[in-house]
Amino acid sequence: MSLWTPLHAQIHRTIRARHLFERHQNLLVAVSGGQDSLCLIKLLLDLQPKWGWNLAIAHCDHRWRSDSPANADHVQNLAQTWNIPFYLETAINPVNSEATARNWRYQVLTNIAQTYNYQYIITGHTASDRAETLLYNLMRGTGADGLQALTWQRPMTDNITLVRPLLEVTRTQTEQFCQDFNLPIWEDSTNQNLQYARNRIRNELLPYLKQNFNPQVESHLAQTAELLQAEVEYLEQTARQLRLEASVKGEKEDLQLNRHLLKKQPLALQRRVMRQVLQEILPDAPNFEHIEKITALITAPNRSQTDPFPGGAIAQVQGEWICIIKKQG
Ligand SMILES: Nc1ncnc2c1ncn2[C@@H]1O[C@H](COP(=O)(O)OP(=O)(O)OP(=O)(O)O)[C@@H](O)[C@H]1O
Repeated sequence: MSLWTPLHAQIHRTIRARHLFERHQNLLVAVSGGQDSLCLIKLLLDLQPKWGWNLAIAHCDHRWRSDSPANADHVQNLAQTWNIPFYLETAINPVNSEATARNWRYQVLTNIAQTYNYQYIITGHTASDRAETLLYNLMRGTGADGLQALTWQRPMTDNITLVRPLLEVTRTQTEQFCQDFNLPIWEDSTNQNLQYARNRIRNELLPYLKQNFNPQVESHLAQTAELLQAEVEYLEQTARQLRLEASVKGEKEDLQLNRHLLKKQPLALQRRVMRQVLQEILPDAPNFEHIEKITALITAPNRSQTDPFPGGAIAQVQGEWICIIKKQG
């Protein structure tokens, strides 16, 4: 196997073209031991001489499988073989749900990066993960924002960024790569557990779609997520600008929005402005009905008002203005 494969070249180009990271930076690579993160660390190790990065591996032991200590040892041995620093965090109490595991993991990775001065946390999410997340969110019911499905970069703190360089690589490719380089994959038994919706999408729905509709379905779904991401970013940015122009602070710190200005804007932007406003005043994320109720006030007769939102605030039309009146006391 030649040391430099088309996948090496692709990732090298992706990192450069998307400015994922620059030369000589400190990268903390999150390695579970599965095929995606093994492929990721091997690629970064091979690219390292060209970029001069300082690489390290972090592993999180959730203690939710009996073989998790052996899994952690396995990853530690790999780090030793490659002669790079290894950081392990073991959960004090076994983590028992997917969502808790994820939150705990990101917290742990951020803490390690902060303590040991890594600017980047890198994960092995692939185009296949992106396709699964897109389908999952689509079925749960979500606006375009949920359909962006995994972004290339996400700030974790002011100076730590999460980066996912494999978003254009499919799981079939990472598997092939691990085989080509004889990388010892640690099989995660919970990946076969069909109780988890994500695993059913991966093991049942996507193979069905591939076989019966389009063999390229994964890449196509991932590309859709990519297009949506850029569009959502643009719309959010434009809505932020419009919100600034349309809003003034009223009496007692209440917010007022100019209906005249908002009326001239497309519905997509009106909704986004309203969602941003509600995100600031509601205790939880606003839902579709909340956003529709307040958006309707842009064209409603004078003195119209909404019933109280969660947390007690109401919105009311006062001539040219929509006034958001927070609950008193
Ligand atoms: N136990 C672990 N230790 C370190 N890194 C991990 C661990 N599990 C997962 N990761 C990192 O997260 C990436 C995605 O893993 P996986 O798809 O299993 O997680 P997920 O729960 O779907 O994550 P997300 O919610 O971020 O999509 C892996 O490629 C790896 O980089």
